[in-house]
Amino acid sequence: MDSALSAHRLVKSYRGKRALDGCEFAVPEGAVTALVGPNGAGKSTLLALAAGLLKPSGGELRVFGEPPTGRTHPRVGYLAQNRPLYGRLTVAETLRLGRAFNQRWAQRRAVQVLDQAEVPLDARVHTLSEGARTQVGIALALGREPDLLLLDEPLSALDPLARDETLRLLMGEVADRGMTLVMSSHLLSDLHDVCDHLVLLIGGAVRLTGPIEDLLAEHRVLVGPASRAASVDGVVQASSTERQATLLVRGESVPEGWAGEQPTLEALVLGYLRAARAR
Ligand SMILES: Nc1ncnc2c1ncn2[C@@H]1O[C@H](COP(=O)(O)OP(=O)(O)OP(=O)(O)O)[C@@H](O)[C@H]1O
Repeated sequence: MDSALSAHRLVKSYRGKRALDGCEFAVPEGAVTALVGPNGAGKSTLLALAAGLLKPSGGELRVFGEPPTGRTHPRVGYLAQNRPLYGRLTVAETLRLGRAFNQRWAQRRAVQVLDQAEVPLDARVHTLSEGARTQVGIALALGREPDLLLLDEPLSALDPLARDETLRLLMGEVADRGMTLVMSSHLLSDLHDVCDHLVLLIGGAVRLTGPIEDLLAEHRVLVGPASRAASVDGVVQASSTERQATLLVRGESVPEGWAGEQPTLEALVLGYLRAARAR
């Protein structure tokens, strides 16, 4: 399958300090990718590079096989974390701007998003809640009918119902149009149900990536005697009480005397995050 987004030895530095340091990954077309990692890991930087708003300092990033040109690719939609919108415009005027600036524009789709979220078209943007501003940003991004949609923490300001509805709407775009979706988020439990791909960034490097099903199948959470924890191979992260150890291991085998099961996405990511913090 072709990649919608791929990176090879990708580096981005700000004033000599590396925010991304040799990233390698590929997101297949039509995938729904969770971009996760701790604060400052480089998620926003990666999305801004993919959107063409920043230039790599080294290595390569490709969007549908081509390096970004410094402008947002016509097939790409992007919603930045700070939701840049003109506060004094109404929502309807904001959509008009969207239509004016984009050759491809699906007004009905954009309005549908806002109707569903009950965002009034005549409201001025600065009067909206953060959640409603996010919905306006998503409507603007989907109005472009992007083949690749990059969303930087789209769920963070939304209440649980709005989160659920937004995810359903995005999944609809993926199912109906084959759109590729890459979204950064800290909300691992929300991502589990909708994402099929993972890019885990830690300290500017990709620590784990691939289809989520494969990654889960390649790991085990083992529970067993703390006294024998040192003899287990492939340990990613360990925690233990005096008698019992809980290990996240890379590998499918379960040693004798241990109970083992596949991790959840949350347990997998938390294990890698804890391991990185302990280093
Ligand atoms: N414009 C900038 N100038 C200088 N340093 C920057 C700039 N933008 C980001 N950084 C630094 O680059 C690193 C990565 O930041 P980035 O915002 O990409 O991380 P993030 O994973 O999106 O974090 P968060 O989860 O907190 O949003 C951080 O150390 C940050 O301080």
